[in-house]
Amino acid sequence: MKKQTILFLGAGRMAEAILSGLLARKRDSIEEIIVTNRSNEARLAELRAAYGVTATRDWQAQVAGADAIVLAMKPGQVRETLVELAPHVNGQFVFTVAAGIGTGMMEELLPEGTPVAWVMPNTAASVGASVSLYTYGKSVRAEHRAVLEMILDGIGSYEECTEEQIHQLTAVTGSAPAFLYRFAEVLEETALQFGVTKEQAHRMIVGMVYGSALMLKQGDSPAALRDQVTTPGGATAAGLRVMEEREFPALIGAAVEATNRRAKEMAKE
Ligand SMILES: NC(=O)C1=CN([C@@H]2O[C@H](COP(=O)(O)OP(=O)(O)OC[C@H]3O[C@@H](n4cnc5c(N)ncnc54)[C@H](OP(=O)(O)O)[C@@H]3O)[C@@H](O)[C@H]2O)C=CC1
Ligand SMILES: O=C(O)[C@@H]1CCC=N1
Repeated sequence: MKKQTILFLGAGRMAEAILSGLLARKRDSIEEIIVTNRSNEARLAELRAAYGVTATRDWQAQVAGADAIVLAMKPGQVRETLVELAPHVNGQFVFTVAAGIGTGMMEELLPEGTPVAWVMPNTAASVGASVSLYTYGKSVRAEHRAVLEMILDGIGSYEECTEEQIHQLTAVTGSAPAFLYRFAEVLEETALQFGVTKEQAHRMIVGMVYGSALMLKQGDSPAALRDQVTTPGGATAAGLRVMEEREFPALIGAAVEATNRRAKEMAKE
């Protein structure tokens, strides 16, 4: 595969997570990374200084030389961007990470035969640990698959899904890190009530989450691992009972549903 020139339209948190992960792990496969946004000059300067990427406002001039174009703006801005992008596209591989978008809108608005994909990554891309879900449009060939797999490999692990699955799993892999961070935040606040310092509370919770993730990664099911912690008739069982009484599964289900509903809504704004 030739070294790739990748143009990011959108220079926010997700664009940074992806490009920083890529530069750390796939530098040999990258010719150039170009970033742009609509208004925030300071942000472009920050990315240029931090990663040595090309940052420009004149993105239209960069399309011809790009191999891949990543749409990394909010979902509601994707349609307008595709309309602006369409006259400049001539066979480049275009993909978006925007929630709720899918490949249909991209194929409708870009020239016939443009290879497109939809990716749902998460911010752990910046440490090479995103779980990225992806699906392809109709005109994607082996060479485009190889490029996307190189990029996704650079930012973590990846799973090919159907478009509908990505809509339904956006909460589970894209947004759930925020759910987990909220859980960690509440536990840290709880620890603080008992007189430890902020740093101690942080270390304890990070250690607990990290150790639990390592145990999960070894392959036992969450249920089996939970069972190991839960001494029959013991302390953990009392805590878990409260979680069940307060309908923890229903709570998570409702959060997932609200997230996915909002993702679909945003795409139409
Ligand atoms: N954050 C996350 O964990 C995840 C986010 N995503 C998706 O990634 C996308 C970006 O999210 P996130 O990075 O969090 O959002 P941010 O608000 O951090 O970034 C959005 C970026 O897009 C720029 N932008 C807006 N409109 C345009 C345009 N027309 N052309 C070029 N750039 C534009 C903004 O800059 P300016 O205002 O200066 O134009 C900004 O740099 C969203 O669609 C989201 O659904 C997907 C998975 C996870
Ligand atoms: O909050 C959002 O809209 C995006 C989608 C997935 C994660 N963040």
